[in-house]
Amino acid sequence: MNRRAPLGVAVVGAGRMGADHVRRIDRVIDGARVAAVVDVDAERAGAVAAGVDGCAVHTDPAAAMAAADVDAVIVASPGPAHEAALLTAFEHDLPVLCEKPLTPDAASALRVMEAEQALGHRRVQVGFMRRYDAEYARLRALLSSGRLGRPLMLHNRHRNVASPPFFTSSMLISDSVAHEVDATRWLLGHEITAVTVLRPTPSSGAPEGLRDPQFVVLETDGGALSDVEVFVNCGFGYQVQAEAVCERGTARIGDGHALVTQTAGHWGGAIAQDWTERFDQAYDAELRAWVEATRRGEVTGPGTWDGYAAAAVCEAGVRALENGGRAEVDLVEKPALYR
Ligand SMILES: NC(=O)c1ccc[n+]([C@@H]2O[C@H](COP(=O)([O-])OP(=O)(O)OC[C@H]3O[C@@H](n4cnc5c(N)ncnc54)[C@H](O)[C@@H]3O)[C@@H](O)[C@H]2O)c1
Ligand SMILES: O[C@H]1[C@H](O)[C@@H](O)[C@H](O)[C@@H](O)[C@H]1O
Repeated sequence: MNRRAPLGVAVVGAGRMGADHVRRIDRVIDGARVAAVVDVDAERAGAVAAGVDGCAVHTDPAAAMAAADVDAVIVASPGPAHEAALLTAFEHDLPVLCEKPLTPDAASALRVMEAEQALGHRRVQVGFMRRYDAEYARLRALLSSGRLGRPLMLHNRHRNVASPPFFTSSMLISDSVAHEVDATRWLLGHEITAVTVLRPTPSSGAPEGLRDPQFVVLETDGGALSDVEVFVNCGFGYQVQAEAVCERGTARIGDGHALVTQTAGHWGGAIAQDWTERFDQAYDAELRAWVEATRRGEVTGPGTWDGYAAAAVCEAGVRALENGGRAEVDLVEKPALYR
């Protein structure tokens, strides 16, 4: 890679997230260009690449990654396709920003982690973008400062307007609560040791057979508890909130009080409708940090260990969901590459 030239990025998966990342690299972020768009659906890849100067279109990730002008990869295909894309990127020793989840289960995440260790250096940043959100960053700084004393509990709410048609009951955990799993680990600096899932009677607004909402309790090795209400068919908005309860006070983010209006008998503000709106600033910051680190030859941000730990916690969560109770998390020892 020529460190003076813009980073040539291949974007694998041209759906909602992939198309948004293409736009961001093309129009928002300095220091990178979209060298290729890849999608199994050639028409979709072509439509997303249209208007991006000098951008190749592929249906096979391996062909894109073999191209001379590709220096790095963004993986934005569905979770089950991530392992193959990551292993191909490793064959070319390419840095990767991989959307969450790293992979959908612990065994495949472990295989990815072993393959990265075989390379001998870190290559992967996982797309846990909440770490780049200004409100989450402020909460973490406050907790780390010790001003409020030791965190005892985190209360999280994760609401989506509606789930996509392919969403299953276990995806409320592996696809949605995966964010709170990472946020809990990052905010508290603890590993999660056990997961309990409680299942209220499903909302009549949820698709037939979907266990929505769910209430998840995460136990940590530091003794703090983190609970998550996940409700992916709430119908009214995209809400991500967190409140930390500490020994000497509490701190809360996600109330969306940026603009409050009062008019003709009404008081209130607008509620974001999806993640592209709520986390727009976070995605910009995430991509900018990844491009800058990659150009310096470094990997920063959440990595393969974090992706693996989240996958292992979510796998325990899915076991707890199926059995209607509590499951312990089984983590391998942290390899030296990630310490
Ligand atoms: N960080 C976030 O907040 C956030 C938000 C939404 C989605 N995501 C993640 O981003 C990823 C993509 O989600 P999405 O909502 O954009 O999905 P999507 O269904 O809109 O798009 C996925 C695209 O990948 C393509 N695809 C499928 N298999 C492929 C393969 N093997 N190689 C290349 N392309 C392939 C599909 O044709 C489709 O165009 C998922 O991992 C998801 O969890 C993250
Ligand atoms: O893939 C999406 C994405 O990760 C969103 O940030 C989350 O709110 C949704 O629940 C999930 O399905």
